[in-house]
Amino acid sequence: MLLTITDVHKSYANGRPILNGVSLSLDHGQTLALTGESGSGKSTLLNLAGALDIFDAGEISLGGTNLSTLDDTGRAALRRERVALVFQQFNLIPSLTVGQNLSLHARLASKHDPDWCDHLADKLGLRDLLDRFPENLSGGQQQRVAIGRALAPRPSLLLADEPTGNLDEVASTNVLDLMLALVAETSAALLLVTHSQDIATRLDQQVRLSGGLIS
Ligand SMILES: Nc1ncnc2c1ncn2[C@@H]1O[C@H](COP(=O)(O)OP(=O)(O)OP(=O)(O)O)[C@@H](O)[C@H]1O
Repeated sequence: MLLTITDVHKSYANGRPILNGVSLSLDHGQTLALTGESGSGKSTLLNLAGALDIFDAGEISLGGTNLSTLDDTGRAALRRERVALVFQQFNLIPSLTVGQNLSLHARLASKHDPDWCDHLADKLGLRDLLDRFPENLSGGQQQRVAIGRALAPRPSLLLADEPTGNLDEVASTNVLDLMLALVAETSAALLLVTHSQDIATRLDQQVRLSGGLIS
């Protein structure tokens, strides 16, 4: 199993419990949709799975590493090695071209592979956009760059938080199709937060967060 979350609890300072004993697991090549009402803790769980935050109790194992054993530096290294993120806001670097954005995370992780980046650019339909800047792209184009940037270092876990939340229906379908195809090609695991039941049903498994628990 790539990711195992077991009986995880999480509260923020002085707050009510957000996660109250959450368990789930995800293997290489599997895709899982996480749904739930606003404020139910979806992004919180995504952040814990990606070693972006710490939890109060329970256990999370990613690629055989028990996250509780890591300090800040260890978590940062694990994220660099294994995890990639795609957000609703595309979060491209405005001063870098599409090509530079595409290879940025792979370069930062010392994993830049020009052939793989070329392949991603082709698959994502970015070949003719490589010299443009993000402000000159549509939302769908920007999200395709963000997906390429995320997958360029060949992460084992892709975390996507409402990746199509800012896109119209056509762009949304296109971005989801491309993301699922590339995830399948790379055997990455995908944990995707969505409010859309239509999107959720495209993934292998669907779970819902409610009252701090998975159902
Ligand atoms: N850093 C934080 N400090 C304190 N409270 C937080 C923090 N982050 C999130 N929360 C609270 O935790 C709860 C769960 O937030 P979270 O963002 O995980 O929910 P969500 O299901 O992703 O919501 P949405 O669908 O609206 O994005 C909310 O009540 C939120 O206000």
